[in-house]
Amino acid sequence: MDNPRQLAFIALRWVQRGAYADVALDRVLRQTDLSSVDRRLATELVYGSVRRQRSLDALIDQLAKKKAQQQPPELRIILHLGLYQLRYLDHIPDAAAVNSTVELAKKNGFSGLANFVNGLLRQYLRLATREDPLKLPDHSVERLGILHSYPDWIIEVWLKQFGYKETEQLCAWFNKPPAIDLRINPLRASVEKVTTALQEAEVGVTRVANLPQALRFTTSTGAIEKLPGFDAGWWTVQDSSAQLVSHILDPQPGEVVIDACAAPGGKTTHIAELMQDTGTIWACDRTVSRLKKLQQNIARLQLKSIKIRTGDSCNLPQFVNVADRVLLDAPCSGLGTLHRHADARWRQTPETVQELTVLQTELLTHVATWVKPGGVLVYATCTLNSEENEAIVQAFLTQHPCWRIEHPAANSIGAPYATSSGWMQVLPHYQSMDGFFIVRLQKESQ
Ligand SMILES: C[S@@+](CC[C@H](N)C(=O)[O-])C[C@H]1O[C@@H](n2cnc3c(N)ncnc32)[C@H](O)[C@@H]1O
Repeated sequence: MDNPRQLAFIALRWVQRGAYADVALDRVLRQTDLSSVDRRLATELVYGSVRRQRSLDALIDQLAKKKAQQQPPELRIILHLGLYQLRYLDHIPDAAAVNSTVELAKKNGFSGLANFVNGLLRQYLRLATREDPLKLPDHSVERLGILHSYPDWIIEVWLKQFGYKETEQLCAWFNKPPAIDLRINPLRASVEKVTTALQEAEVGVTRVANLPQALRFTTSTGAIEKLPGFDAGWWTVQDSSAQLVSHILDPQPGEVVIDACAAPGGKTTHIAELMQDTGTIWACDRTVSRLKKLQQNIARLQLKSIKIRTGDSCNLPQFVNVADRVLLDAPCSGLGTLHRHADARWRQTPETVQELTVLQTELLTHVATWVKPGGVLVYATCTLNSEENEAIVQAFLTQHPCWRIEHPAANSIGAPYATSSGWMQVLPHYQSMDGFFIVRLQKESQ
């Protein structure tokens, strides 16, 4: 394990065998003492090659006699790594990208194909002096899918909802590195105190418009857990749009609130902070490993009002008519957070979405029974897919006439994201936050 490209190659081999990209990368980085610059390069190469897989394969299809799918799988990874550097990394000189890729081929059993690798990469460079070597079809779905590296079905979902121009903007936005936001815990610190402590550690932050507890990093951070205030529970890493959700729920001190899909607790702990750690918050989830993370977060933030319930939120009848407010932050396809998970676009399929819509409907139908008359339910997802958002809510309202959508009030925190139907949608290419769908529903008082 001697250089970042070799490490990236090993991690990508794990990914090819089914590992999650972040898990594979973590596994190889843990066994090395690379400099931070080389770690960053290995990370960029792994996430970039995974994310840009479709564009890179299209280039191989066009430049080689054999299609990408027919290349030996490990050679395909090596070609991805070389082409990725040439096409997407400005800070690597072309000669270094070509030579290091040829070396990688020799080192990993492809000495006999070193000339092929060299020739393909040099052909790419030759063509690039005249035009983009990536040739695109006319059909808009495939065109966007190949150019920006997404599966056709995601492009189709977005074209239907947003049209061509905005779909292209979304595609480009999710190929950029994600911002990292903090949520300040007002029970332990203030925004000013955290800002000062971070600045003293030479880490830059800026306020996020309209979100009272949010800060966004403006410089690199190093290991987040080592930053001032982490151990003391002054703040939590949470994207701004996820912070929006608990504000829209608007929990009040002393209430009973149930978070139906709570783990790892980003929103549960926010709810507890907004309630000044009074009342009761039931944090339900069926995934034990994720609930362990919730427990760690509760301990670090020193919160006392959260009670954990492990189980299936489609079937917890003990909560019927118990809650002033319920949050359903539903499991979803995550099409609003594709920039955070390099492989997510390849893991979700129309079939997984179909399964999710069944689960989302079951969850919404059951957790709605937990709300007292006159109470509030917030349904949220971090996806940009109307089948998992608007369609779920519309079907629920049709079948449950005692529920209605509460439109966000003018000047309220949700107002900038409101649509004419009353639900809120955070669009990353406009608002520079993760994509989210949020709707606040109210149950009739009896
Ligand atoms: C979007 S994540 C929740 C994120 C969390 N609200 C936060 O802010 O940190 C969805 C969660 O739903 C949980 N889940 C999925 N199906 C469930 C079910 N039937 N009952 C309870 N939890 C479920 C998953 O384990 C996952 O933790």
